[in-house]
Amino acid sequence: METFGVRLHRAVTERGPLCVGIDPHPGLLARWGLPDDVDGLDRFARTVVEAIGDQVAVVKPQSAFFERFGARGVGILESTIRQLRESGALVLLDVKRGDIGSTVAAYASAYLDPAAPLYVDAVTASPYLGVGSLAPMFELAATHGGGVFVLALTSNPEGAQVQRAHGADGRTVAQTVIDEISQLNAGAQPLGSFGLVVGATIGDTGHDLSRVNGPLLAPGLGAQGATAADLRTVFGSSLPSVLPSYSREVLGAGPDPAALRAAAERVLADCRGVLAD
Ligand SMILES: O=C(O)c1cc(=O)[nH]c(=O)n1[C@@H]1O[C@H](COP(=O)(O)O)[C@@H](O)[C@H]1O
Repeated sequence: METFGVRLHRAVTERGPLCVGIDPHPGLLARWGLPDDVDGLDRFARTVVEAIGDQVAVVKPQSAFFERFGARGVGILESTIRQLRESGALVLLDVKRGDIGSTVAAYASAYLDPAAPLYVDAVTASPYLGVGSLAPMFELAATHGGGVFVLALTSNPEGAQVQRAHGADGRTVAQTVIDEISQLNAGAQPLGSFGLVVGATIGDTGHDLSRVNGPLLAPGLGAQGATAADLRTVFGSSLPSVLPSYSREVLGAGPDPAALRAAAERVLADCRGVLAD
């Protein structure tokens, strides 16, 4: 069985380092001329998959925008995931789960068990009930070749209050998260399966990402104000592990599939220029 790290490394080599989010905001549905209902959601998601599913390495549906419509919305999330897998993109489901360990085990089986209806290649997870509470996710991911992207330094300004607080040993909370995930990835070749989320908006915070040996998902580009050039400041020598992530910046080009593809190509070119430095 191939690990997520191996599969991600291959996808990025073949398609380039880019993650595009599917975030069907009500405002985007309106701009695309779609109703703010389940049919609009379905058409939006299908259009994105058909436009870029065979082009980008990773696609990240944001679960919240599907859950908004209840069971039928989650049904569309299921079919979106299936279509994405058929198109060859890796699916990173953005659900930011985190809880006590016994409940995390249930979340793990919801997303990382190949028999589950919402089975995906990787999920986002919140470590702020303690990184150790996510162990059942790490274990199931390792068993089935899945991945987990753990929030470290998020792109929103409110995150700093918690994430950059200092613990008794002098490290920030975020640095302890980074160090624990680094341990999980130790020795993995060519890349570990456990990623971190580090916002492109945060500037130079002095955190040490040099031992992560896993993917660094960088949201906050485009709509939240960060530019590809900011990746250099945030990631420094860790740039080769960065997976830039855009949602509204690309989605705003729709609904024309050719325009969506062109937008994805444009942001990938912007990022390649920086990541190749
Ligand atoms: O885990 C994430 O993807 C994430 C982490 C973070 O720190 N900041 C962040 O914006 N995100 C998600 O990334 C997407 C950003 O969307 P845009 O701002 O439209 O590119 C949203 O789905 C957010 O929930």
